[in-house]
Amino acid sequence: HYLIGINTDLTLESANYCTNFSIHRDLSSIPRQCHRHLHCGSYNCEEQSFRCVKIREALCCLSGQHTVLVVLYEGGEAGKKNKKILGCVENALGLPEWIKKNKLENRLKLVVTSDKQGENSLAEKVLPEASVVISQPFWPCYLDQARIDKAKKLKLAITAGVGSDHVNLEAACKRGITVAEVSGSNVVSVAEHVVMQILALVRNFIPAYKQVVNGEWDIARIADKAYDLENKHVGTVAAGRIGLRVLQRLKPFNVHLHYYDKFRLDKSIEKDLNVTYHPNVESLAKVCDVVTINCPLHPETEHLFDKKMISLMKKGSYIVNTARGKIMDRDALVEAVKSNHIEGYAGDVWYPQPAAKDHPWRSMPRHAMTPHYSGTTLDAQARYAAGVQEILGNWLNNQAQREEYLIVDQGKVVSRAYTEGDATKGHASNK
Ligand SMILES: NC(=O)c1ccc[n+]([C@@H]2O[C@H](COP(=O)([O-])OP(=O)(O)OC[C@H]3O[C@@H](n4cnc5c(N)ncnc54)[C@H](O)[C@@H]3O)[C@@H](O)[C@H]2O)c1
Repeated sequence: HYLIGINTDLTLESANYCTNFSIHRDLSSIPRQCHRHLHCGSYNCEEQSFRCVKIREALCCLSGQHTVLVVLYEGGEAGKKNKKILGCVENALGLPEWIKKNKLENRLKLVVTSDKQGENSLAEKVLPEASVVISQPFWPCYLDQARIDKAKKLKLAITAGVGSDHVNLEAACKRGITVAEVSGSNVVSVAEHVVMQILALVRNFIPAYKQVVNGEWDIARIADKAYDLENKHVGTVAAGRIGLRVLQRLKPFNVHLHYYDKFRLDKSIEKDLNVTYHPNVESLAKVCDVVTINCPLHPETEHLFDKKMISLMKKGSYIVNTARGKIMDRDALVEAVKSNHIEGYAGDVWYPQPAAKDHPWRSMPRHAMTPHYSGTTLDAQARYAAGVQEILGNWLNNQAQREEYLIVDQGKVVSRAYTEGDATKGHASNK
């Protein structure tokens, strides 16, 4: 990029805002592309009247100002009132304040929006000029092949949270786009939600609560399906940051713990938790009263819980899935719940998101679903907003990212939790 000006003092002063610098004494020597840009946007060459602010704006464009597309959910009244809801459009992950504090106004142009659906959305319109896209699993901007093809300048996709399946990782590898997330930022938040939802299902909490609200008092109808968790067999598919925390939190409930993961836990951890390792998901599914799913969504796990896998589960068992909606076969689950093979289902993840108003999980029997919020408690938001700022700052200053934050780097999937591939297909449909 070149800074082009005539008044030397001002040009030199403005050089602070630029990476490369060259002085031209007449218009004809200015490269055509830059000439057009400056002429339309910033100064009147013939009068040599420079307006500093305007010029700075134009220079920013020429000197490598990056457009950062930030796709977040609407905060509404709550977002306006509560500045700690950092993950909403109104508070924009604290990025405007961070930019101001670090004097980055001339280097970063933020476009913050919740408008992400379809070709006419603001997100899609801004994509061609975006160097960075920041999105979040709660309101994901799906970066599929077509969008990545459009985003010619895209260098970095940041997940404000954990879980980068909304990016086509295969396409990101091919295009050399770095994919980073704030690993660990909300893992306690999710683990707590999992324990809450396991208890809600096993103890039949939701129908009991509904009775109170409806002015009813029918103990037998609730007790009919209420159990203690103690002595039940509870297994997690994956024992990464979240899965392990779930196991740790469940230990004091005196349950029989099980897990399957591609990578086995240390023997000392297994011993401490008294947890049984299974060599595959099938083996775990057959023996557990409760299965909780805590693996990422990638080609290996997409629709992992299909009709066949669900049929292997014990009759009357429960599933809690806070990992990703697409790990389940949507309709196979509904069928299994309706036929009473699965006693209850809970979680907070859907596909695509936001979930359609008529998504069948909303109305299926015996569920305890929530919208996707387990990983976006106020505590978690503070952590992932700080993480996003750190990743963006490192990228801007050409500094290395924390290793654990990187999912795709230099054309490769570098996180062992993912495989190269695409899990974004069908996001525009209702499945
Ligand atoms: N609901 C939410 O708000 C929320 C928040 C955070 C994370 N999540 C989801 O939870 C997932 C896990 O998060 P984490 O922090 O524990 O990640 P992590 O990287 O610490 O752990 C993931 C684990 O999954 C295992 N795994 C990967 N593929 C597997 C497979 N095919 N079979 C079995 N195990 C496999 C990995 O070996 C790893 O141990 C995220 O990827 C995300 O999808 C949801």
